[in-house]
Amino acid sequence: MYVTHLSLRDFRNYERLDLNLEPGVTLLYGPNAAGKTTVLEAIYFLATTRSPRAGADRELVRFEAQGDLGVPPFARLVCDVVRADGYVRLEVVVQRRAEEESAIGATPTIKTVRIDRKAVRALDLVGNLRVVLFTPADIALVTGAPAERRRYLDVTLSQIDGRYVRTLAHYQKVVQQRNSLLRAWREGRRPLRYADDELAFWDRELAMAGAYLLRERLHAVVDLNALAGPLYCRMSGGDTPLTLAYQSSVAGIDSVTDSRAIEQAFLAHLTRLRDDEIGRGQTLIGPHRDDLLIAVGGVPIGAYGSRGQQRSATLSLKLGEAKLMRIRTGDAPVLLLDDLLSELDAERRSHVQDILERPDQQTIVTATGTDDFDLKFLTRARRWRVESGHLYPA
Ligand SMILES: Nc1ncnc2c1ncn2[C@@H]1O[C@H](COP(=O)(O)OP(=O)(O)OP(=O)(O)O)[C@@H](O)[C@H]1O
Repeated sequence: MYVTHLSLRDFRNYERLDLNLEPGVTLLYGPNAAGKTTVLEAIYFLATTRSPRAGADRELVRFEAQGDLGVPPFARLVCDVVRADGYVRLEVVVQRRAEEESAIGATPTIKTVRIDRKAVRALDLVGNLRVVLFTPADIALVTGAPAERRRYLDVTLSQIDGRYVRTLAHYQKVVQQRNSLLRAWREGRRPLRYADDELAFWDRELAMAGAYLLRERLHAVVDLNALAGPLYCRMSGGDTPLTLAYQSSVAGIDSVTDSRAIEQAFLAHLTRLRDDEIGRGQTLIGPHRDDLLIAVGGVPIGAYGSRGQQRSATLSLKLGEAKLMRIRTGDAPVLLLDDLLSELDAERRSHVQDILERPDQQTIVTATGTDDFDLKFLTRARRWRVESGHLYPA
């Protein structure tokens, strides 16, 4: 799939942008703070309704935005997408609330999502445009906390399969409800004698939704091993592949791939943990507590890898994710690669540019200049110079 047109109004430092895009490689280059990452952020936002970097959606509305005729300021993003199965137009509007409304505790922004001009829930947008984003901050995928690695699996699987997004949202609600019950028992606000009966319902919900998420994650990790491992070799020019191993907090499920068996193991472990969970007032096992071990030659790369190795590993995981999406859906996602070549040595830079050869893959790359790219890459790429919120063909 690929984006043919991106239109922005009052999004970050863009007052207006109307950009035609094509399949193949597009290079956006220009000085710091020009607005290169913002273009990638906009496309990612249209795919997932989330910004990869904003703490809150109100940061996305251009500071100087005026709004229309008494309507509070808003950012509007629209893109046209060509997919293997047809054409789709996606639109998201983020509007600041009037000050009186925010003052009474309403969220500071309202988000409206439309597919082909019809209003839909934010969850329904996910999967219409599939993207894989790589930014310098993504190194946290290998060096950061387990939550980063869970998010990697969740963002990938949510874009592939609508059922995964919905089950994940349900699972997160069940964990919250279950945790508030466990806290009430711990703090003596609820009689303990009914705990087993009351928890039975929540345990079943947790185990059923959790088992589905676990099965999907375990399958994805098997596939990602086969896809990202060799990419790491190609990128590093060596022959030691990258390996991934799913580490579940639920006992006895590592090699089980049948949902029913996972559910049983989950329920059995919850029963054994009953007193501990009440004592700590929280749900101690499940997909929300799991991790992914990322290693090269058996050595965890987060703790022992060099910065360059960690960056190559992150990029291999992202390119592996793109391959997984293409294999599972029959349609290649859009690759968004921010500041692609920084921190890689000359050899790795050249390998990366070779890997991005696929002509049917839409890839949008940002960089501060063109010097680090080889001539073959530059000749193939459509180039835009970015300056202070404007794009100029180069
Ligand atoms: N809500 C906003 N309104 C106006 N400008 C904003 C807003 N949010 C961020 N900016 C500005 O937008 C500019 C573009 O940032 P962006 O991250 O896209 O730059 P970049 O070209 O990727 O830079 P770098 O090379 O440093 O990564 C920055 O100057 C930033 O301060």
